[in-house]
Amino acid sequence: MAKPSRITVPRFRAMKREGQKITMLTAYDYPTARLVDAAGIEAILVGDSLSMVVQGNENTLPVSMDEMIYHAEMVGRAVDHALVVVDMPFPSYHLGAHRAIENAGRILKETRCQAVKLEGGAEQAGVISSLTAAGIPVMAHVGLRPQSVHQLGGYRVQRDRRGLLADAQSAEAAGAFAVVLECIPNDIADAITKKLTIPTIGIGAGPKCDGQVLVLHDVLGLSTGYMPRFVKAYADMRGEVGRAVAAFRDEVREGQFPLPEHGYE
Ligand SMILES: Nc1nc(=O)c2c([nH]1)NC[C@@H]1CN(c3ccc(C(=O)N[C@@H](CCC(=O)O)C(=O)O)cc3)CN21
Ligand SMILES: CC(C)C(=O)C(=O)O
Ligand SMILES: [Mg+2]
Repeated sequence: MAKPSRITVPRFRAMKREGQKITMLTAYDYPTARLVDAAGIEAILVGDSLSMVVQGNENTLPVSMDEMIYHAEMVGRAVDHALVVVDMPFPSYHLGAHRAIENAGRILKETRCQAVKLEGGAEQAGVISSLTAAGIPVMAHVGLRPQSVHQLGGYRVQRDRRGLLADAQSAEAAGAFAVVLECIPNDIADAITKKLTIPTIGIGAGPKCDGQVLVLHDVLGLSTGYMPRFVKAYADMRGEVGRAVAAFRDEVREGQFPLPEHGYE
């Protein structure tokens, strides 16, 4: 059944007009999506970052359409209030509008999620308008586009002001309902945010964006390895998990767990 109390795409767009900041976090499974939704975050992204964060791949290229659907199903079951957006994986929208509609259509049919996100602006305008014409809400993603890591030569700040503005404006003109701005200088993100009527959701794009998105595992302090400058960890979950697991280990070894209250007569 549809979840009638969820934030809608028109409501999402209205938040910009009303000057309300939009918050978005990733979730890849049922328990984390429950937690994020209950905390009142407006939008949840089933990001293809799960390729790195959950699957342990070195970039976002390996994750498949079926794997994205599998995670989106879990998140779709969990969420009552947030708008749920699913990343289209590489190369599920690069083989023409027909294939893009087929794949985005699967996401909406099979997962209880409401919108898709794809990387690109001007060069994906045709696909964005085809999906929009099919009734599929599209969030665009410009700036650092991790699916193009080999072309960009790494995860680098993107500074082509004219190109970035053109990408964002093309996405809006093609019908995107929002756009992620990743890893671009604050002043460029500010200029784009002022020019567009659709919300900009920043990640490493400064405080002037209409909203902010981060990877949940980064926010929780669960991620391993190098953290980009734009990340802020609001908890130390790696430390917490380490302490809990070590406490279990020690108590079992020392005969302090289980106690009588944990067993049956
Ligand atoms: N856990 C996680 N968090 C993310 O934000 C994230 C992923 N994974 N996977 C997919 C992409 C990859 N992302 C990244 C990864 C690295 C940098 C990075 O190292 N940036 C440099 C910029 C250096 C420069 O050009 O000046 C930095 O030092 O912040 C940025 C974005 C963002 N996304
Ligand atoms: C970081 C966000 C914007 C993303 O695309 C992802 O999590 O895959
Ligand atoms: Mg992504």
